[in-house]
Amino acid sequence: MSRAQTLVLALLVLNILLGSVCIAVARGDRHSPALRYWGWGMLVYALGLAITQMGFLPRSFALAVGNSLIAWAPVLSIRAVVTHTPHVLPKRLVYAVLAVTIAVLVWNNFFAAPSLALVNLLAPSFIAIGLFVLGTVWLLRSPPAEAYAAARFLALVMAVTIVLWIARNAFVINAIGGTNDRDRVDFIISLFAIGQIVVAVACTMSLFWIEVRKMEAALRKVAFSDALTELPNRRAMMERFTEEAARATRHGSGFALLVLDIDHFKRVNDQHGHLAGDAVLRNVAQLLASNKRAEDGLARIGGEEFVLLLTDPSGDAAATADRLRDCIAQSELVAAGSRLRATVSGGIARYPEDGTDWDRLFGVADRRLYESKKAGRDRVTSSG
Ligand SMILES: Nc1nc2c(ncn2[C@@H]2O[C@H](COP(=O)(O)OP(=O)(O)OP(=O)(O)O)[C@@H](O)[C@H]2O)c(=O)[nH]1
Repeated sequence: MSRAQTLVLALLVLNILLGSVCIAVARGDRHSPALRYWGWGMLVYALGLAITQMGFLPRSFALAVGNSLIAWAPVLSIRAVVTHTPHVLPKRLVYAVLAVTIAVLVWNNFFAAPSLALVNLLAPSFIAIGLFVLGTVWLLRSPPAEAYAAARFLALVMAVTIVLWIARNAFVINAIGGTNDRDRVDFIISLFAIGQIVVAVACTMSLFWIEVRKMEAALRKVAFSDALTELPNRRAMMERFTEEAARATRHGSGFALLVLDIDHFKRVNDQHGHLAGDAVLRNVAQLLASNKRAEDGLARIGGEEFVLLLTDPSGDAAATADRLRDCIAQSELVAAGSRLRATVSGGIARYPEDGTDWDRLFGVADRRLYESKKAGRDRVTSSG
């Protein structure tokens, strides 16, 4: 077995292994189209390589079919990359270029006399280079926000792949010219195979890296947000509280914690059903989210209880709380076909005057909230 054949065999086995792993992972719960397309791209590439090396097949057939598959592989690979961007592959154009490439390969191997090694080596690389340039540019221009670093790394590896192919083509044209010199072809194929092994591993790893980052972001969303209202949950609010407390201590400033609770919410559920109750919760969440300041924190921390972290140290937290309370009281809430009105009661605690840790501060705000409830509801208590 020649040096080139050994390295091509290694590349082939590696592509089968990595491709199979990608497809197996994509078939799991993750349902990743990127890994699926990438995996198939690697398998198609491996099959193409294998066919070009099969001595028992008629040479013209092996080279035409094998190289056509090699030309098709980057179409699948770039479909994989593009799923991580908002772009869509111009399929008609891509398949037209692929058809031209296949036609050139068929002509070269079946009808041109003699068939040229140069055409077999060069033809599939044009579509690969074009698509990889497109994929790299799109990935750099609109990387997925959750996997910015991984996407940039993938783009870098793809850029290296493009340089590798261009260098290979220049080398092929220079070294082989129009001849069929097997030794030179072997040497160039060996070098290219080593480069391909490196970039195949690096690209696959970066695609897995992107998947891991996206999965982390999805898990974080589940862990830190409330499924019903899509607001941050208690865990997210406590994290925000810790950050805000550190900032306030550093700057010698303060902030306020406002706890709001919907009044007689049990009645809404009892009289209109739990779906109506859920709709009221979503309505209240939406009203609070759209009427609070952008920099203030908001979370649903339990059943019908919301917490706002009011960050403006010079602002009047009681006035802000009253404005939010009034906004809810004045709004008609659409809930499961019924038009309802809801009121909220609230309690305010101030950092650092009422406490410097979550339990203490929340405890004070909660106590004041129950004072509001006792005093007749639809009000906010800020001291006492
Ligand atoms: N629909 C719906 N109801 C919920 C949800 N979480 C909690 N609840 C209900 O919220 C109600 C809270 O009732 P209570 O704690 O008695 O309070 P309330 O009726 O609002 O009375 P006050 O707080 O004293 O004004 C209960 O009936 C819970 O079942 C939810 O996610 N969806």
